[in-house]
Amino acid sequence: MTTEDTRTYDVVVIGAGPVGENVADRTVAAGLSTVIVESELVGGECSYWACEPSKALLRPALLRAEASRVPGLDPAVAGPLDTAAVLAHRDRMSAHWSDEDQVEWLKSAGIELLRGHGRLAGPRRVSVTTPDGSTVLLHARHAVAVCTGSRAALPDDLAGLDALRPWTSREATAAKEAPRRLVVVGAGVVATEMATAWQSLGSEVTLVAREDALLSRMEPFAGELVAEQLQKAGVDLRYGTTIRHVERTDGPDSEIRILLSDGTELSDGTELLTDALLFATGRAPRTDDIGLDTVGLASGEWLTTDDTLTVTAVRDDWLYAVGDVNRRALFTHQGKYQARIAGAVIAARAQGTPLDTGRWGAHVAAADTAAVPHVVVTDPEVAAVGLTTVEAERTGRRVDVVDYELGNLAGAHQYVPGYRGTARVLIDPERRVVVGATFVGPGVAELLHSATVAITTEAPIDRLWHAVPPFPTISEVWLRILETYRG
Ligand SMILES: Cc1cc2nc3c(=O)[nH]c(=O)nc-3n(C[C@H](O)[C@H](O)[C@H](O)COP(=O)(O)OP(=O)(O)OC[C@H]3O[C@@H](n4cnc5c(N)ncnc54)[C@H](O)[C@@H]3O)c2cc1C
Ligand SMILES: NC(=O)c1ccc[n+]([C@@H]2O[C@H](COP(=O)([O-])OP(=O)(O)OC[C@H]3O[C@@H](n4cnc5c(N)ncnc54)[C@H](O)[C@@H]3O)[C@@H](O)[C@H]2O)c1
Repeated sequence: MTTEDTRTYDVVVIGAGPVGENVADRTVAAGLSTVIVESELVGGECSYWACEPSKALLRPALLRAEASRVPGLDPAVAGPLDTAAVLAHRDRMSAHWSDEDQVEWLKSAGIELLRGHGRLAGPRRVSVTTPDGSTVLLHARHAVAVCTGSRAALPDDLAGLDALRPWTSREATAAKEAPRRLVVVGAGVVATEMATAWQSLGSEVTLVAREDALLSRMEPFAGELVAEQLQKAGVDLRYGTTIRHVERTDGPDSEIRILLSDGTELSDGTELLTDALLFATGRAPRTDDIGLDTVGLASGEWLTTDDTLTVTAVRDDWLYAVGDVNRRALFTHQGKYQARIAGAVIAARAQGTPLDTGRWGAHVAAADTAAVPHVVVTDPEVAAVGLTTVEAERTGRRVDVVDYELGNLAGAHQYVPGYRGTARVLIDPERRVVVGATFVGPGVAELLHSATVAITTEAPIDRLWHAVPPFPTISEVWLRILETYRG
């Protein structure tokens, strides 16, 4: 039975991933009635098929790799991981794919939840198809925030992929057992993290990269160190290669047959056989069926916003796009930061107060362009924020580059003997402030926030000289970098 029901709120949020939840939390805190629409699980990709399960799979892998280098501890971790126990831990960390707790949190925060698929239906209107097939029409007095996230993007030039049912990041994070053989396509974050996880869980992993390096958007030494460790762990790395053809063989022992191409016309290609095939080939926006045409936008596109997270192509400042869907920085923490800013913008406009859009103002997501921290959870970890040398060259920015080998630090020796890792800090020579930092090495993830604080506060190098890192920790890298720079 179809019924039509119209409800009015101050704010309508489409998508209850980490970002939508935070937009709603901020607008409710500002006294605006808010409804959030969710078609799958409250908590979004991050809680069930991305950050949480992937890090639960990776923690034992990294800890074992580190422990195997610590004298006295190494014999205790000599054997393989208990795969079943790791997968059970992953299940718990993904809340067994139940959103009960997050629904409770929404209630406690005063956010109304409407389950169903939301679509824009003209300015300030959202039509929701609920699970029982009925339609609810939502009217927003002040704002609609699109927080529908992203999904895995598969290559569009490979025939027969649908029938093959390849893994995407969803299957790679939620699989119930380790395949005997796994081929991973891609050389970015998902590819390197999932190759690390599944190799340590017992799969024989082959990684197929069309580039000549891993993690090629980061400083080159990041991909080099990660590649070295992946190879030591037994991963077969194939560079400069793409898939030319893929098919599932017949019979009870059906497997996936892949023909690789090394890019040269004359090559016959190389054949690979595998049990599972993961495409870790980037993301696409979830905007193909959200009614964008009803507000004059093209379906299936990323939504472009200004720094206030307002969609630029729509008039009257009522439509916002926050999180993955705006392509500004596809990370949970950065999307949640945008959500806090968008919430403040929506509240200010609703109250008729002026926006503070100056540099680092309260109503601009300034960090999206100056300081996006990110950590790749591989062995070794890669942690980066701000500019890289590649970006500085591309954008013509003059920077001083200071490198330091982390293995020279007493703190690194204490961490694991034979520690290998590199730090690179980029300094603006005129303003004498840090504008970028990359750390690669075991345990560097927790070091990253110091660099983020240095960049966003624009702390002068001469003041950082007075920020004394404790001995013997890896954070003494800051002292060494400053000593090197000051000569
Ligand atoms: C394998 C993997 C690992 C990752 N690990 C990390 C990590 O360690 N750290 C990190 O910071 N980031 C990580 N990310 C990125 C992170 O998952 C995303 O940046 C984050 O989930 C984006 O949040 P979001 O709320 O914008 O979108 P999503 O999390 O995608 O949430 C969007 C929500 O909207 C809902 N929705 C979509 N369309 C509609 C509709 N029409 N109507 C109603 N509801 C709808 C969806 O069901 C979903 O619940 C990882 C990503 C992947 C793929
Ligand atoms: N630890 C974290 O914070 C974390 C972890 C995983 C994912 N993420 C987020 O998810 C995003 C997506 O990750 P990703 O690894 O899927 O994307 P990515 O953009 O990092 O890497 C995509 C890779 O796929 C390759 N590729 C693309 N199309 C291809 C094709 N047709 N054939 C062969 N190779 C192809 C690219 O060359 C690249 O190597 C990341 O950018 C990041 O924002 C974050």
